Amino acid sequence: MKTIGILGGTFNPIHYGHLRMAQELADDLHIDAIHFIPAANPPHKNSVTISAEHRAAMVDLAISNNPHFTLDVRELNRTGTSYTIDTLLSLRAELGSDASLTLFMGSDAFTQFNSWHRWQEILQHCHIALVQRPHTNKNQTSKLLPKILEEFLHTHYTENGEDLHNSAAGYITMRQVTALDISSTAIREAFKQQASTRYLMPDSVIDYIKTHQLYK
Ligand SMILES: Nc1ncnc2c1ncn2[C@@H]1O[C@H](COP(=O)(O)OP(=O)(O)OP(=O)(O)O)[C@@H](O)[C@H]1O
Ligand SMILES: O=C(O)c1ccc[n+]([C@@H]2O[C@H](COP(=O)([O-])O)[C@@H](O)[C@H]2O)c1
Repeated sequence: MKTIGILGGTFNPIHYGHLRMAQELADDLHIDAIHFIPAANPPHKNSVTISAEHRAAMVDLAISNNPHFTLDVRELNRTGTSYTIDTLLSLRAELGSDASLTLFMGSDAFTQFNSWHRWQEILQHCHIALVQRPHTNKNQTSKLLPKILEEFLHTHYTENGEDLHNSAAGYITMRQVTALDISSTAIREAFKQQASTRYLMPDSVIDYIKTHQLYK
């Protein structure tokens, strides 16, 4: 079965937390192709001042040396809010119903999952692989979840990565990846303070930000 990983994000900007998480999940779950999908109009972030084109260009630079990583601009080609359900439906229309799709997500994003547009339909089209962001563990994540999500997680949970390989959609798993305490917020702040961001993100992305005078 064809296996595809999806990492959606605002990528404002992309950093090694994103890249390392995608690499480790791909290795762990034996996924060959990872689509990095920048959100043109992220549903839960309404003050993104950097254009989607700049954010996508930075993703492109960051992943250019990895043949398993692809920049997928389908959300830039749509108008309106970039809902994940629409992205999944569009991927399914291309890939058919028997490819295995896995949405990669930080545990922080999952705590609000029940507020996502048509969230209860999402697992019909993909699996979800959750990773802990630093300073949280599985028990803490579960405690942070509203009851409805706790039940949802429990109903669909599997520890076995093979389950995701052998079916097209429907499972949630939680995986360990190297905890890198890097966030786009901290990086934007560092640029504002003219502090170094070296080794938090690829040099090519730092150069792009400087050339285009982003995050001043
Ligand atoms: N350091 C990290 N380790 C693991 N997952 C991460 C990390 N940073 C971001 N993610 C996950 O990547 C996805 C996209 O994240 P996003 O582009 O919003 O980055 P961010 O660093 O969380 O941004 P911001 O600080 O602006 O909120 C989300 O699912 C998020 O949880
Ligand atoms: O579809 C939704 O309602 C929805 C709500 C919040 C976040 N998302 C998606 O989750 C991904 C990570 O979002 P963010 O805001 O943490 O960068 C990104 O692809 C968003 O489009 C999607």
